[in-house]
Amino acid sequence: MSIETVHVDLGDRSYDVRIGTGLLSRAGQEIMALAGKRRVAILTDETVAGLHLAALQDALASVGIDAPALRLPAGEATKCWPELGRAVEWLIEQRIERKDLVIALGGGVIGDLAGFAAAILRRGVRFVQIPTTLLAQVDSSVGGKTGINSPQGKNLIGAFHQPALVLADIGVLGTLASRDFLAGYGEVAKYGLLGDEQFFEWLEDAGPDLSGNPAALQRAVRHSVGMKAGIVQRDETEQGERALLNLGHTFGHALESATGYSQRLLHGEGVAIGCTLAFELSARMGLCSQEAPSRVAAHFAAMGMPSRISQIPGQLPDNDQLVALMGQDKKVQDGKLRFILAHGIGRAFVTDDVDMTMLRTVLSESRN
Ligand SMILES: NC(=O)c1ccc[n+]([C@@H]2O[C@H](COP(=O)([O-])OP(=O)(O)OC[C@H]3O[C@@H](n4cnc5c(N)ncnc54)[C@H](O)[C@@H]3O)[C@@H](O)[C@H]2O)c1
Ligand SMILES: O=C(O)C(=O)C[C@@H](O)[C@H](O)[C@H](O)COP(=O)(O)O
Ligand SMILES: [Zn+2]
Repeated sequence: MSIETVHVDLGDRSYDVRIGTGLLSRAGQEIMALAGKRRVAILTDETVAGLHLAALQDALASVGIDAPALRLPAGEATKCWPELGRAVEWLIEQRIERKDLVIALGGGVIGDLAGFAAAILRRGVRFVQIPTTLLAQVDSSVGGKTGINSPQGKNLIGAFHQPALVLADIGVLGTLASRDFLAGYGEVAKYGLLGDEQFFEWLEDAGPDLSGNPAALQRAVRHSVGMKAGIVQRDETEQGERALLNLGHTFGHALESATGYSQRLLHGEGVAIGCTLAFELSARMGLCSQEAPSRVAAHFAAMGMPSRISQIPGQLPDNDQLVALMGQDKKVQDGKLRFILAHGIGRAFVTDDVDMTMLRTVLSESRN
């Protein structure tokens, strides 16, 4: 498969998302074309470092760039103040200047943290995303949402800071654990559910074999990035349409907070459960047919993914506490929850007109 490019057109914050196999070993040329021979520092996690850091450093060395790396612990708990502080102070020690480059080599955790570090370092330095998970390739590396979690809620501390370039090497997904691949698939399915029924239909067919089919995988990444780029171009800072990308997240983020940002529930798993709940709520409110949530749940089951709260291991807070956690969602306006609901598959919309009794019923049903 050839390398494809999706251009994200945001005026002076525009950038290319390059998608294909072999991009990691081409990173030197890609970065020289972007910035010339600049100082470069890499933020990554310990797992990704063991698998892919040497290839990136070799590629940079081949064009004469020596790039030191800081390895952070792998996992969601890394999106926190102490690790952010460590990363920023290390970048200062490396004397990274505004026109230099910070590279995020890793999944969404590293991308979000490194992007935020780049946003606040010297009030903003350039950064390049080299996403190594399916989730990061289809979603987190594009669009400029960066940040860390707080105990009160997901991504509550952050900034919009667009990358200068995204290099999505499909080949690196081959080393992903199956659970991490599937978590990323939660965000892939989200695109179909929020705005493209045909894409969802294609996923119903192609999804179960996606990890073993590089051509289909590249198509899924390319299509997802194309949809996200379109939405971000029209609404960079989430004043309206961009909230559609939050389908499933009001539920998912509350469940991630409730499980302590741990391995009990990965972000993409929370999105899959949350998308199913959003369709269940839509059906219960008479906004779509009952066939829609059944189809969503059936697809996640066919993928071997969770779609119900009861599939999360361990104890969870009660419904009131979950609804209270939802109250920290960034979409809340004047203290009122806003949800992404749907008139059908591919037909999502934003609303604050939600029946709270039905919301609790849907939560209770999903627990059983
Ligand atoms: N900024 C955004 O727009 C946006 C969008 C979606 C999700 N997110 C955020 O992304 C995060 C989740 O990202 P994630 O699912 O990539 O998690 P992650 O970064 O924790 O990566 C998942 C696991 O895969 C490992 N890994 C990464 N690449 C690998 C590879 N190629 N081979 C083997 N192992 C590899 C990591 O070490 C980690 O253990 C959440 O914090 C979520 O909030 C942000
Ligand atoms: O890019 C966006 O916009 C998204 O909402 C993408 C989501 O998949 C992602 O998880 C995002 O970080 C959630 O945004 P938040 O504003 O609710 O933190
Ligand atoms: Zn997400």
